[in-house]
Amino acid sequence: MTAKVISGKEIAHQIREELKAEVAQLSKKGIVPGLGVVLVGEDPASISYVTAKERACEDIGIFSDDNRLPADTSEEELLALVDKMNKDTKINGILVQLPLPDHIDEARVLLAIDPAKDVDGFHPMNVGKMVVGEKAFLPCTPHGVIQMIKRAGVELSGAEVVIVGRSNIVGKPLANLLIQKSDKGNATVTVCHTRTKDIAAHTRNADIVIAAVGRPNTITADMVKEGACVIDVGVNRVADATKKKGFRLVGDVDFEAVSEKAACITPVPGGVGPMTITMLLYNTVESAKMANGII
Ligand SMILES: Nc1nc2c(c(=O)[nH]1)N[C@@H](CN(C=O)c1ccc(C(=O)N[C@@H](CCC(=O)O)C(=O)O)cc1)CN2
Repeated sequence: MTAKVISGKEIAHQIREELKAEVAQLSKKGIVPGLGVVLVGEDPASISYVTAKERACEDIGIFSDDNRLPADTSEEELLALVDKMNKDTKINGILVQLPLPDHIDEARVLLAIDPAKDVDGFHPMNVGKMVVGEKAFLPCTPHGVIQMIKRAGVELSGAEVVIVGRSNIVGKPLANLLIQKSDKGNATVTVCHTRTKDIAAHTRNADIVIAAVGRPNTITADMVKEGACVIDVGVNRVADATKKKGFRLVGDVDFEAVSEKAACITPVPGGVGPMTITMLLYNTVESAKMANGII
């Protein structure tokens, strides 16, 4: 079997076109969705993600307020900026790019964001609402993964899903969404992590395997059932002297070998990454509609 490649780039493009049309309609009512963007420090990957998010905003007509702060910015300075954005009516969503430098308490900063502007879906209020199945901003990567699975026509209801990785921004929220009694869930979910005794024993039984570990080749062909759907959330930089930048991007899955066995698979780059950015745009547009009493 050679897997069908699920292109996050294409699905993201479709959703962005839908959002662009929606933003054009909003602008006729004088509404321009605004995203406040905060990047602390100069981590090259974070710079590239934030730049991509701002370009995507511009492309569909969302106004973005760019704040690039030095790595030695204090927690108090960052909290003051968040507070200013909370009060700014032009800003519907606040994005604080993670990770933050070690001297800043990430949890304290996320807690300071107005839950009504928490378009990353990381505020404990939104996390709690998501867990109990109430309407909330959904975290962008998990939401993007679910959109990809659904738009690729893969059945979630009743599926055995194995997530490898238990991070707060991917593994845990994804598991919660997938078990919800809703069209985004109804799956049977197992979460594997570093202390799981035999990860392969779980993944081999899975209809859908989701890898979110941050280590290349974590999922090999022998770990995947024939005909499974494999979603790769990892984005890893691997040294490659033949590339201009000196590295290439790979996921957590051995793409070539797993493609021979799976029914469908997501690539890296061009898979989950573009969906993460797209769902941030989606949440920002939703927030602008809510702020203006449209939904
Ligand atoms: N505040 C947040 N911080 C972080 C989040 C998040 O959702 N909110 N997620 C990750 C990183 N991330 C988003 O910020 C992210 C990761 C990857 C991509 C992406 O488009 N990847 C491309 C390749 C990009 C490249 O060339 O480097 C791809 O996979 O095709 C976008 C966003 C941590 N922090």
